[in-house]
Amino acid sequence: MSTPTLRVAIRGETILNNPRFNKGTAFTKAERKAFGLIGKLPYRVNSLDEQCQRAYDQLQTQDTDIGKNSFLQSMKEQNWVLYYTLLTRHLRELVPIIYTPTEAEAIANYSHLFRKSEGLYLTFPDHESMEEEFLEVTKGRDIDLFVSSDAEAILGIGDQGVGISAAKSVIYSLIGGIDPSKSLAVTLDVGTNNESLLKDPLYVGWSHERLRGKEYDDFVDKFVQLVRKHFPHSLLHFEDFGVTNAQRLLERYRDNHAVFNDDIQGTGAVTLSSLMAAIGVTKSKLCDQRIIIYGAGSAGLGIAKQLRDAMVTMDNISVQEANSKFWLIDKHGLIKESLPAEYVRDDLKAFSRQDAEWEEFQSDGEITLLDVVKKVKPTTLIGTSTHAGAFTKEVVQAMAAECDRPIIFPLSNPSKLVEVNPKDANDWTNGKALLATGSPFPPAKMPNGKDYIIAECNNALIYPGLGFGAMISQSRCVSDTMIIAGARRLASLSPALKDPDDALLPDFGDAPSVNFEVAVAVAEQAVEEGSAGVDWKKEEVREKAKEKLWKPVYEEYLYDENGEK
Ligand SMILES: NC(=O)c1ccc[n+]([C@@H]2O[C@H](COP(=O)([O-])OP(=O)(O)OC[C@H]3O[C@@H](n4cnc5c(N)ncnc54)[C@H](O)[C@@H]3O)[C@@H](O)[C@H]2O)c1
Ligand SMILES: O=C(O)C[C@H](O)C(=O)O
Ligand SMILES: [Mn+2]
Repeated sequence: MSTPTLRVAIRGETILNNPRFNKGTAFTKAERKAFGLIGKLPYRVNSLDEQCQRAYDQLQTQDTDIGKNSFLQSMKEQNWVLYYTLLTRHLRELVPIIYTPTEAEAIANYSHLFRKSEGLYLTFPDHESMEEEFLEVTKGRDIDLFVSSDAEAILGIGDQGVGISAAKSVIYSLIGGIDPSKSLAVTLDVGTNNESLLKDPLYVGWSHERLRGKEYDDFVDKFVQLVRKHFPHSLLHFEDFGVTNAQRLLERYRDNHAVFNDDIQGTGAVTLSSLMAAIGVTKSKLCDQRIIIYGAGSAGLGIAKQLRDAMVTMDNISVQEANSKFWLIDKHGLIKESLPAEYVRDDLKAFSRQDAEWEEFQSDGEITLLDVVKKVKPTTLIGTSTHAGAFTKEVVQAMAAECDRPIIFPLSNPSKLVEVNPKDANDWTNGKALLATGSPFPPAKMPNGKDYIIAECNNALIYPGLGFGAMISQSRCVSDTMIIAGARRLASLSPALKDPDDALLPDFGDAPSVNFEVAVAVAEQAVEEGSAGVDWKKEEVREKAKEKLWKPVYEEYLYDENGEK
């Protein structure tokens, strides 16, 4: 295949300092001449393979994961093709370094590890000039994807002021095939309530208590309206917003723009896929499940709604009946009618249990996870609480006593916050539990000595595909039916369908091809239901999607002052 060519308008130091165009020692002799680089590079021209080898060797000299994370961050600032090629070639090894769980440590230390800014920072004290800042950074760019966060609920580590959107953007390109020059990470800095950040003289964000109420809403709205005005066909991704804002913002904008909340919808979708795979093993229906969700925040409620909606569409039961299959537990115990109003957000009410069912507990205060497990005899237990170790041996064994193959998904991230280590859940149930976790864990040993691979039920196994599918079909919205189509496609790729002792989800090493399948399903659904902005037939979607995939390759550059910059 011949090398694709690109006309580029920047030269000399400027091209060497631009990670989108920089090739370092891989600039050819002809390019060095045309772009004024002969004296700016050592003599030898390297291939991408040689550069990858050198970079990988350098990476191995770092002893800690956080050291490797910082090294890779610097590489991203230097050369995107090399960075994404290295990550692609060592995907299973390096995703946990640039993403969950190591990213949690990098974000918690953001101000101390900080070297170079990336993306767009919109900060409240500068809100009056927001449009200027926005246009300055997006000028001349064709942006398909905005990945935004106000960093109030980063993974399970809480309020971090500034953070996650860059890591989530990288995953879109690495796994979803989205051209990194067409996406933008946006930090919405509305202050922080994290005391240690507020006291830290090196904190790089706005050292101020977090905005709430109208000021917050107006600030976010100003940003969303800029996206809508200047990039009406883009996808707007929300990540790690606090529980009081996440659902509200999604509802507010989803009818008018393609917006997507990863913690609510991405997590709901990947959990639906995992559960579909698990019930394939237990040979039961979704609506036969009794599901406890421990931690009723953005992810917990997103999962409840996604599973509920899937029961309604796939098993043909009423919404009310589907709601009755869930027991949600939050900080103050089981969500039930008589719980004080301040503990039950409006959006949880549909899942609130009737007091009459729990009369025997009325006088004893809050109803604990163990109480609910003993009484309800759940088939499925999902953790999105950030409460490490909450699924104790007693809880897991009480569940296993009443259920042949307990489905247990401790999804809290990063690894140290997992509700139960999957190895323990496996041991305590004699290998009967069907397991999936949010962060990567090593395989557990089955009683027969075989490895049981722990599926990684992380939204990164689906959100890049959901996003890519919505983007290439230029969807006006990300509908529930598009998300269900993606989740069903992912479930259909479960290794457990062929071998019930195998993992519930495909291996993360296959995440790019898996997400491609998800994208095709999502775009096909968009075409079918008429929300696509492209004029494609359903049969054409796969080919078109393939053409749009971005891959890290060096193009041959021709100097042209009217070219790209
Ligand atoms: N695996 C994934 O793909 C995935 C996706 C999203 C979130 N998560 C993880 O789920 C966790 C929650 O994320 P979120 O975005 O929903 O946060 P959130 O703050 O919206 O929700 C957390 C909820 O847990 C509740 N909670 C806290 N302590 C509890 C306790 N001891 N018992 C019961 N409930 C308790 C909180 O009151 C809150 O409602 C995080 O650890 C996050 O990393 C995982
Ligand atoms: O970031 C992740 O690893 C998944 C998820 O979005 C989370 O908030 O935990
Ligand atoms: Mn998240």
